[in-house]
Amino acid sequence: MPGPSLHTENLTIRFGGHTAVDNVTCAFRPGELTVIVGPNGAGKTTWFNLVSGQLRPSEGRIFKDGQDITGLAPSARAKAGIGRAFQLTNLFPRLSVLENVRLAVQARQGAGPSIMRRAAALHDVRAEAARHLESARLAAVADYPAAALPHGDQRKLEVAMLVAMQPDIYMFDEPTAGMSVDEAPAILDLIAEIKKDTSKTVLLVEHKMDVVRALADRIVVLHNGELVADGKPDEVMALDIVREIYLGVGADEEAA
Ligand SMILES: Nc1ncnc2c1ncn2[C@@H]1O[C@H](COP(=O)(O)OP(=O)(O)OP(=O)(O)O)[C@@H](O)[C@H]1O
Repeated sequence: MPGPSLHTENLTIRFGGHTAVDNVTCAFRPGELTVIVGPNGAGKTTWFNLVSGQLRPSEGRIFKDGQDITGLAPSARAKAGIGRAFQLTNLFPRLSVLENVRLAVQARQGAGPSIMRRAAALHDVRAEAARHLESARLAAVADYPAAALPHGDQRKLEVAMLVAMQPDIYMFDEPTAGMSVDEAPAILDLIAEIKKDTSKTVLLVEHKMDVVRALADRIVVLHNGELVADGKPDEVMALDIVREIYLGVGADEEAA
């Protein structure tokens, strides 16, 4: 089994007297899609913010491929291969859909002025961007401004841009939130496609049980900032604590 691509060690953050993430030690491997679940306010998004660098921990450390990245800024973590989808804040609304993905490809390549001057390289970048749009089923709207797309397509575009960055670790926080039932499957298909690449580690915060069941290799449960369960979906879902705190089903209730 490969070593962890990401792990957190005693990760803790306090806001005033409130401990939002409490001593979370957890490791994630390539080829594994982990869904992080827990009730509202459990600390899921805060844990994500600690990993992607939007927040600094009060205590504890974060490692990417064994390297301590706790002190790195979000941009340096992105360069180190941690890719997080940010609910549309990464889109350039006035640029075309293709241009958005092209910029993501160039950002990955660290494109400087020299590459901009080389027509052949530019052609390759465009061809790669077009391939990403094809996979995301956005080829038909390649020339539209990003702002003109319906919400579901904008979310797909964001995932296509993330894929273009080729991170080692993908982080999705409720990727289908605010989407219609018609729009959600396309995003889930894209995530399932990412998951097929066994060199990638995928982390997903999700409330919807159908999404959890469809995608999870493993489930981690946070409650009051603490990691209270971690294991295979069937095992974790069967735990009383998970049924009580997550599904709202008490053991007594079920027996009655
Ligand atoms: N910047 C902040 N300042 C103060 N408290 C915060 C801050 N960020 C988060 N919290 C608190 O930390 C706790 C965890 O919040 P978080 O958003 O991580 O939970 P969550 O599990 O993602 O919940 P949800 O499912 O509702 O998104 C909450 O009590 C929240 O109010």
